[in-house]
Amino acid sequence: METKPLHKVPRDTLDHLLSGIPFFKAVRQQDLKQFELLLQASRVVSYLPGEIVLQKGDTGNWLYFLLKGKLAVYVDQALQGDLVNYVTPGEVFGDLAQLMGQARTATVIADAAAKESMVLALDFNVFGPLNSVSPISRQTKLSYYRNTAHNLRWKLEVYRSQHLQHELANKHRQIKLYLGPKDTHEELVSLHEQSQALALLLLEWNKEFGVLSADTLNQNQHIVERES
Ligand SMILES: Nc1ncnc2c1ncn2[C@@H]1O[C@@H]2COP(=O)(O)O[C@H]2[C@H]1O
Repeated sequence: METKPLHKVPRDTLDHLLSGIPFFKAVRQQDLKQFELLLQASRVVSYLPGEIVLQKGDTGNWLYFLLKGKLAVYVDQALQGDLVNYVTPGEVFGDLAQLMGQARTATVIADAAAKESMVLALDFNVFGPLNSVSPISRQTKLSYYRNTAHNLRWKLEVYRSQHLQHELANKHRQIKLYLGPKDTHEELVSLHEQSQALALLLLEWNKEFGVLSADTLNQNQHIVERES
């Protein structure tokens, strides 16, 4: 693992990498000062294959964006079969602990498929309470939570499409979208609540996958025992 302060990364390279991250792209278009403020609270970290980026159960206030490479998400590192997802460039991760006010919900490991994985880590403390508008503006927070709610819905849609008959499959569709006045505190509160409800559902899926993979491992173990 190698940590670099942002001023050590050539600005062109950084701008190019950040243009692939929807949240940073939106803030940059909206308000250059806010974009710079976010960068001041950020650093770049590189990982070699197999290195642990986040450990389930740890606490931390960093929010991450994958700049390049590939990461694997495991619900319990003790069980090697419990991969629940991959993180690909442009995606945010490490968002659930902050959203739910709890410890890291999963272990995230740099995948062997990438030579090097590079992340931007943003200190989420800079956001302050949801209702504060300085130093981070409401508009920036709206961009963040719009993006978060959208990403979570998307992940849940993918799980739905893979497990149409599962009892969790349609639950996220029951979480209502916000239809009131745009760009308001009301919208921000709604997006935050939607994100929390969606995150809870994702964690329910994770539990299911943990059980499923434990069952698969147990079954495999029985087969191995029977055959030996
Ligand atoms: N099912 C999942 N799919 C993709 N990412 C996940 C999944 N479960 C957990 N994560 C990510 O793994 C991260 C571990 O730290 P956090 O709980 O802060 O935030 C978590 C999410 O960003």
